[in-house]
Amino acid sequence: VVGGSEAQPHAWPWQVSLQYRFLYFWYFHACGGSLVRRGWVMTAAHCVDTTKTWRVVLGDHNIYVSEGTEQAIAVSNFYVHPNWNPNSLANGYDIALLRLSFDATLNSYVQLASLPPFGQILPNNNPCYVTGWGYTQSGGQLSASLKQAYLPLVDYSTCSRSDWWGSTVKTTMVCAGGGSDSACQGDSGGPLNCQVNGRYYVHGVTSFVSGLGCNTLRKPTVFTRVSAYTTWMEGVSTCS
Ligand SMILES: CC(C)c1ccc(NC(=O)[C@@H]2CCCN2C(=O)[C@H](CCCC[NH3+])NC(=O)C(F)(F)F)cc1
Repeated sequence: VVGGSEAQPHAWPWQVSLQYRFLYFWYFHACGGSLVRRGWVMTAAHCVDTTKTWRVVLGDHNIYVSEGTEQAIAVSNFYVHPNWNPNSLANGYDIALLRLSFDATLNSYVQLASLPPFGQILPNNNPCYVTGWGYTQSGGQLSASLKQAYLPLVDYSTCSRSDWWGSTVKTTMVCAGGGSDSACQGDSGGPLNCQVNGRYYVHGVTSFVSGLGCNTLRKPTVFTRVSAYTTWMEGVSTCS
């Protein structure tokens, strides 16, 4: 997250750190994710394009310090959207479900995300926050502590303007920000938390930013629109 501020610890208790194993017993934070069922995590398909040994860490705040609130759970299977094509980020479908090897324990540090109703489209400027441990500057490095940035929603008609994202953005995506704050590498797969009637819903899965820099003007962060995929997710988590 570029800009924004450190999140209050556990203010976003569905946020997960998706990590892969390297050198035996060391794990590295690669992406974010959201706990959607006690045994299921929603993330971006591009996060799991490469076959690795994955685990999710729930209830975390500082990813480099053991605070006693974490639950680390192995990923036992993953279900990438069938239409996802790693070579066509602009086509969308950048969404995947990770099956956990055992159910998370829900408590004040670990809670389920609320998902929007199928097909819901939020209005321009709807208040939203992106959260994650991603780079704090373009070309920078991961944040030790979870960060949040206020990114007002940008409607499709604005986001698809030629001087914004043009035809790169699809209606199955949602844009937010476009100013000095943005997601950045390492925030992929994490939630766009949007306020609707006083409650936060995970309305987006962090997908991409401009290759010219994370917080490029008129290139808002682009998210997979969760409300386009809730039916697919229902099908996977009941049939797998
Ligand atoms: C669709 C096409 C025009 C296009 C649009 C934007 C990009 N952006 C990028 O490639 C920038 C640079 C580093 C990673 N990145 C990204 O946007 C990556 C997704 C890359 C997926 C492919 N490996 N996502 C993120 O960094 C983010 F913001 F989600 F945390 C690349 C291609």
